Amino acid sequence: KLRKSQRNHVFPCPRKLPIIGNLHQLGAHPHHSLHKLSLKHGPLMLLQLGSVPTLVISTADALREVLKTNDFSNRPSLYAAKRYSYGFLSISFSPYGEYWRQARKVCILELLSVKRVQSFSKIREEEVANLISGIKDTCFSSKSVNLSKVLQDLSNRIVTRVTFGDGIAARGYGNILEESQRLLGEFWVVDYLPWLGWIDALTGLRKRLEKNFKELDEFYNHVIEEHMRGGSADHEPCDLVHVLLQLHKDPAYGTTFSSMSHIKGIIMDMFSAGTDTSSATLTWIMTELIINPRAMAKARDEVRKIAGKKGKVEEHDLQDLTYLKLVIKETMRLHPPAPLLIPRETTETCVIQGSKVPPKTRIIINARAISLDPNTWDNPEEFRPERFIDSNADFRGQDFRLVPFGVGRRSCPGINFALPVVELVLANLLYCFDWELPAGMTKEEMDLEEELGITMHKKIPLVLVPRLFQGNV
Ligand code: HEM
Repeated sequence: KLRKSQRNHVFPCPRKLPIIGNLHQLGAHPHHSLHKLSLKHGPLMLLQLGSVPTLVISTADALREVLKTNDFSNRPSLYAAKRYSYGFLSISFSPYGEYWRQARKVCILELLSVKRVQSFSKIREEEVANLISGIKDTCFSSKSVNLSKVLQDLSNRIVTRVTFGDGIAARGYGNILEESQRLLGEFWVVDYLPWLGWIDALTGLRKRLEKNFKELDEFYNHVIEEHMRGGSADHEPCDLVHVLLQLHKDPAYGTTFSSMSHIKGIIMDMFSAGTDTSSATLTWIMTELIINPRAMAKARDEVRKIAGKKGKVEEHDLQDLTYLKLVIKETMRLHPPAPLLIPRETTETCVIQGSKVPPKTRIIINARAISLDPNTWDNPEEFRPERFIDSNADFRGQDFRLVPFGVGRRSCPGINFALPVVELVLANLLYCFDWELPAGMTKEEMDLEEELGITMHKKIPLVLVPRLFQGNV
C-alpha cells in the first residue's frame, strides 16, 4: 500500500491535450522529440500517449535507478504484433511469463547459440563473396553503389538462408516479408486509443495487414510442409525451420513448441528482429566512416594489415580487428537501430523514486537519448571510436550507458548472430575497396536524416563510389 506522500508525488509531464494527451508531441522522429522533452522535463517523464500512460527513461542513471527495483520484463499487447506473432507466440512480443521464458531459453540454446551461429559461417562467407564480386563489377563500369539497398538485400538473404534453407531462399518470397516489417512499424491508432481503433480500418491499414498476414501464413505453411517432406532436412548446416521441427517432435520441448503457430511465431522473430537491424547498422557505419575519413583510414589500414595479401577477410581474422570493433560500437551508440528498443509494460502498481506508476504503464527506454547524455559521454555528438579504448562500456545488455541491444532479461538474444555478419561485411568492404562520395558531393552535404519504422534507417539511401584496392592479392 502506498503512503499518502507517494500517492501525491507525480512524474513531470509535458502539457497534454484532451483525448490524445501527448501524442501530438511525438512527431516523425519520436526518439528525437522525446529526447528534447526530457531535456526540459527530466530523465523520467510520465506521458499520456492517447489513453496509455507511458514512462520515458532518458539517461543511464535513471535507467539504473528504475531497473534497480523493477525488472519491467513484460511487453504491451500491440495490434500488429499480436497478429504477426500468432497471438504473442514470438519471443519479442510475448508477455513476461512461462512461455516467453521457455521460448527464449530454447532460442538461446538451440537457435542462436555460438555453435549454431558458427555452423552458418559458410553462408556468411558465400554471401559476402557475392556482395564483393557484385561491387567489383560496379568498379569496372565506374558506377556508384546504393549501399543501403545492397546491404539490406544481403542481410535478408543471410537470414532467409539460415532460417529456411537454400532451396526456399533461392526461390524468393517477393515483398511479403518486407511488407510485414513495414506494417509492424506503422502507427496503429488502436494501440493508443483503443476506442478509436476503427480508424485503422478506415485508413486501410487493417485490410493491408490481413492480406499480408494471409500471404505470409501461406508462405510459412509451404516452407514447413516442404521441410516435413524432407526437402531441406538432411544437408548441413541445418536450417532453423528444421531445428524448430525437431524441437516440436522432442518430448522435452513438446509443450513449448506444441503447434505450428508456435514455430511460425519464432520464425517471425528472426525476420522482424534479425534483418533490418543488421543492415541499418552497416549503413550507418559506412555513413559515419565516409564523414570521418581519419576513422575510415584507420579501420581500413587495420583490416588490410591483418588480412594481408590473401584477397579477403575471413571470420578468424575478426578477433584481431580491434579498431573496427570500436567503430561498430561508436556507430551503434550514435545510431541505435531500435532507438526506443521494444516497449515494455508494468504489470502492477510500482513506486519509482517515490512516484507511483500504475499497472499497464508503457515503459519506453530512449537508447538514443542515453547515448547523448553529456553526464555519461564527453562530447556525445562527436563520432570518436577511440572513446572506448579506455572505457569498459559494453553493449551486451548489462551496461546502462550503452543499450543498442536493449538491457536486462529482455535484451537482444541475437547479438552473437548479428555481430559476425556486421564485422565480416564491414571488414571486407574496407579491405577490397576505397570508398568515395559521388563526384561533386562533399561530406558536409551528407544527409543524416533518419526514417523510423520497425528500425531506424538512413532516409536517403547511402550511395558511394567504390575504387578497387589492388594491393591485397
Ligand atoms: C545489429 C543487430 C541487432 C540489433 C541492434 C538488435 C536490437 C534489439 C533490441 C534493441 C531489442 C529489444 C531489447 C529490449 O527490449 O531491451 C532486441 C530484441 C530481440 N532481438 Fe535483436 N537486434 C539485432 C539483431 C538480432 C538478430 C540477428 C536476431 C535473431 C536472429 C535478433 C532477435 C531478437 C529477439 C528474438 C528479441 C526479443 C527478445 C525478448 O523480448 O526477450 N536480434 N533486439
